[in-house]
Order: sequence, then C-alpha cells, then structure tokens
Amino acid sequence: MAEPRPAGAVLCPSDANSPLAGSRLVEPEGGRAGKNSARAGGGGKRLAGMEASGVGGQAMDAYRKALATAASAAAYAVIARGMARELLPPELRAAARWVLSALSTRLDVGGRERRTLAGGVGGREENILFDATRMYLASRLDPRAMRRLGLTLARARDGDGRAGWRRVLFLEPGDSTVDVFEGDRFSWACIEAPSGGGGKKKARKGEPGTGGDRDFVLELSFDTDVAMDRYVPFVMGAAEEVEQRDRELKICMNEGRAWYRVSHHHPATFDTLAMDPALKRSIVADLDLFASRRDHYRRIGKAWKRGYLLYGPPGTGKSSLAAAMANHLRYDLFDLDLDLNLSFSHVNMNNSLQWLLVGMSNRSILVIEDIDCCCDAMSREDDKTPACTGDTAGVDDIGNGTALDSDAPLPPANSKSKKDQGSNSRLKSDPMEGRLESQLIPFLPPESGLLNFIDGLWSTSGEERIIIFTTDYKDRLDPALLRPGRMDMHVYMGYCGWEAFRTLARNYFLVDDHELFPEIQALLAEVEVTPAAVSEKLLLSDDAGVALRGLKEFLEEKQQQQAVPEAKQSEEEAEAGKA
Ligand SMILES: Nc1ncnc2c1ncn2[C@@H]1O[C@H](COP(=O)(O)OP(=O)(O)OP(=O)(O)O)[C@@H](O)[C@H]1O
Repeated sequence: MAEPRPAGAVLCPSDANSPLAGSRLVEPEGGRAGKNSARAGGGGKRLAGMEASGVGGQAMDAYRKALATAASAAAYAVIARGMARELLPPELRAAARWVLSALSTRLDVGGRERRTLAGGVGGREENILFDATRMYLASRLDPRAMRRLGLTLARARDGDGRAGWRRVLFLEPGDSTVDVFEGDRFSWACIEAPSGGGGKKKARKGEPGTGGDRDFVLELSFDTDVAMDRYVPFVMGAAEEVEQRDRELKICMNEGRAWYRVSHHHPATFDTLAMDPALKRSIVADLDLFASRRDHYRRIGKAWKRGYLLYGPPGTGKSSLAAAMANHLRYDLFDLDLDLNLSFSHVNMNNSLQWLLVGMSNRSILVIEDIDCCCDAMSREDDKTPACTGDTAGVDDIGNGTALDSDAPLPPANSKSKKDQGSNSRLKSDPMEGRLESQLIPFLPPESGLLNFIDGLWSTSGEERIIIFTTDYKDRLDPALLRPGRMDMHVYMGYCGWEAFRTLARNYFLVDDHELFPEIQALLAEVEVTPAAVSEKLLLSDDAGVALRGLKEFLEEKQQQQAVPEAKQSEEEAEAGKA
C-alpha cells in the first residue's frame, strides 16, 4: 500500500520507471525553492518562475543533477579514452572498437524505426548494387576497427605501369560495420544466407565465402528516408569512382573492323610533360570540367564529348600529351589507324569506320595521329573523286550524300603514309616529304564520314568521350574539321622553352638549379629545339653535370648552324639591294 504523502510534498514526474527514479527528490515546499530563487537572481526569469511554483524548483534540481552527472560521465569518458590510448595495446583498442561497432549495428540506436535492405549474391538477375557495395565497402573498411576482415590480393599495376598487387578488403560473414553519411548512420552486415539460397549463386573465387560453399547477403540497416534517394546513389557513384581509379587502362588498336586491346602503360603524365605551365593547367582544368559535367551535357541536350586538336612540330609531345590525358582521366585510348595501306584498302572505308567507332567503350579517348597525313593519303589515292575546294558546305554535302555507301578505292602502289617511312609512332614520317603540294586537304568521302561520326553516330552511341587529332601542320586542315563542336580546344605544342626545360631537368635529375642553367636558358631563347631532342641529350648520362654540358654543346652547335643560313640570307639581301 502506498504511503501517505507528507503535506506540501510533490512527486517528480519521473517516478518509478524513470532511470532517475533513484534521484527523485521529495522535499518540503519552500525549502530549496527559496534558495534557488535567490541563486537565479533577477536575470533568470524563467528559472525563477519555475522555481517559484515549487514543482519547477524540484524539476530544476533534478535537471541540474542530471546535467552534473552527464558532465562527469563525459569527463570520465575523456579521461578513460586518454588512458585507454596510453595503456591499451593497439590490438585491444581495435577489439574494443569492433565490439562497439558491432553493438551499435545490432542495437536500435536512436529509437527511430530501423529498416533493412538485403542484397544477395547476385541471384538470377544481375545485382549491380551488390557489386557496387562490395567495392564501396572495400574502400571504406578500416582494418584497425575490425576484428576479422576478408582480404584478397589482386594483381595490378601502379600509375607508372609497374606490376604489383592491390589489396581488396571485404566483410566476412558475421561481421558488420557502420558508415556515416550526411550525419545518418548506415549499418552494413554480412550474413550467411538461409540454407537453400533461393537460386542465388555461390560465392565466386576471391569473394566472401570462398573458403566454403556458403551463400551470403549484405544487409543495409538504416532509420532515415535518405537511404534510397541519396545514400544508395552515393554508394553507386563512389564504387564507380573506385573502379575507374583501380582498373587497368587499355590501349586499343584497330585492324580492319576490330579493336585489339592491350594494357596501356604509357608513363607520360602531366607532371612529366614539358610544356608551358599555364597551358598545362588550363588543359587539366578543361579535362576536369568535362569529366564532371554529365548532368550539364544532359541538361543542354548535347552529346557528352569533347575534341582536342594537338598541333606543333614533330617531337614536341603531342602523342605524350594524349597519353597523359588518358592517364589523368583514367580513360582507355583508342588509337585509330587510318592508314590506307593497311586496314582500309580492301574494305568499305566508312562502313569499317562505323563499326570501329560504335565499338568504342565509354570513358575513352579516340586518337587519330597526323590527321593531315591521313587526309592527304586518302586524297591522293582516289583520283576518281572530284577534289573539293575546302568549302565547308561542300564537305557536308558529300558527307551526307555518298559517304556511307562509297567503297574505298585501292591505294596506288606508290602511296606513302608516315608509317611506311619508318617512324616510331603508328603514323609517322618526315612531315615535309610528299605533302608540300597540297596546301588545303580536300575532304573526300572517307573524311566526311569521319566528320559525320564525330557529329552523329559516334557522339550519341556512347558517353564521356574525347577525340584527339594530332597534326604537324594545322594550316593544312580543312576549317570544317576544326570548328568548335568538333575540335573544341586547339593546343599548340611548341619548341622547348625555359619552363619546359626545367620540367625535364627536374624529371631526369631531380634538380631545380644548376650552374649551367643560365647558359642553357640563354641558348634556348635563340635555338629551336624540340623537347624530344632535349630529352635525348639528358638521357645520355646519369650525372646531371655531364648531361647538361652535353646539352649545352648541342645547343651551341645548333646555334651556329642556324647562324650560317641567316648570315647567307643577309648577304644575299645586301647584294640584291646593291643591284
Ligand atoms: N613536351 C614533352 N615533354 C616530355 N617529353 C617529351 C615532350 N615532347 C617530346 N618528348 C619526348 O620525346 C618523345 C617523342 O614525343 P612525342 O611522340 O610525344 O612527340 P610528337 O609531337 O607526338 O611527335 P610526332 O609529331 O612525330 O608524332 C616522347 O617519348 C618523350 O620522351
């Protein structure tokens, strides 16, 4: 039976079931209230008001006690954490973290309704969420916070193409982890699937469950509405990024209508490229902007593609820049060889082009080197087709009308492309040879087919694509090819200047300064020399002094050679003046 309450006593609202029941205070009216009122003073109107009522006074008291308890608990927690850090070995700390993580995963923390999404091992239908989740978690799992963790080592190459391995972490069945996204907690647990798996596939090699024939499920628990709208898309996007970053790049070369893929390990990066630093920065910014604009291109209704024309003398780094762009974006390279003596001599040119361009993957760069040579070779081989005047409208007419149906004629026996002339790239030659007669390259059906594809089928059959044309002679190209929308950015790769040289010196010898630098700087201001030629000289010795001296002598020689024709020309001009 309940005891009668003393006159004037009040009962705390937190009564019997409250965790604070033990601290419940039952005090005579006026006792502490007066004291508290005095303490609150004139500034604490609300406090004073609550306490004046008697009930408020006791509530405040309980509140203060609770606050004091919480503060002490927090202080103890801080001290305990500090002590744990000092005293506990890392293994024990990791175990404690794991226990806390497992507990919070399993307990309904926060009181809101928790829901669970389960994603099995594929099942009959493809489950890209499952694969994406595994990839995402592998990038987020902290081995120090887990007591047990799956580990697979996969063969991989680093950014410089060196063979090695990379680790792939995964949750083992029975384990769990918590991910925090926008302040909400998402718990992932790997659990063994109930027996009879419902037609789910067995774990594949290198995946959880490899040790036995167990099926398993990744479960996501959450108590927020952003899970499906924002968290799952975020996981998908992050997984895509990880995949893109870790995958091996490919370079694809065509033969006939097929692409042949090999691993791409070109070591060129924007760090190793010797070129004007401001130009380099602007290219990197342009690439980054392009890659980040999926929604922008969709919104404006344009194909997500961009064209770059790289032009300049041979050996100034056009091919290296294309490779650096692929490495920077982690895109595959498709090196399209339009050499008529090879793949296109016996087949329908445009039809083959169509197959090749449609066969390209997304997130890729199509490179056509020495585009002027290709056009030149094509124009020389086809004497049946009337040469166009370079007029843009004419080009479009040919392209829209006959391009797709025309059979490529066989090249004449004496047709010579760059490739035939013994160069090191797929399409290379002495650029001066055999091409000086054509100042403006006529656009014939094959090239117009190419233009059609850039604008049409190729643009829309894939996403996130870049096309790069390189040429030693920009002025020989038809303006139709160069207009924005086809070639959006024109990049001039010039002779080796002072800044470009400094990049090379840093790359080769890790030096930022040397006693020979001033002389070399003065020589570079006068002599036209390609970065390829400078690189060659720097490669000759591991000793910076020896290599730089060799380069200096080479530049001096060039300077003298350059001076002779100049002197001769001045003499001739003087003679002509006298006459
Ligand atoms: N700007 C540069 N920065 C660093 N290295 C360069 C540069 N230019 C040329 N090289 C060196 O010279 C070699 C040849 O350069 P690359 O093939 O890129 O020149 P290119 O302009 O494409 O020549 P081509 O017009 O003959 O195809 C490269 O492998 C690289 O070692």
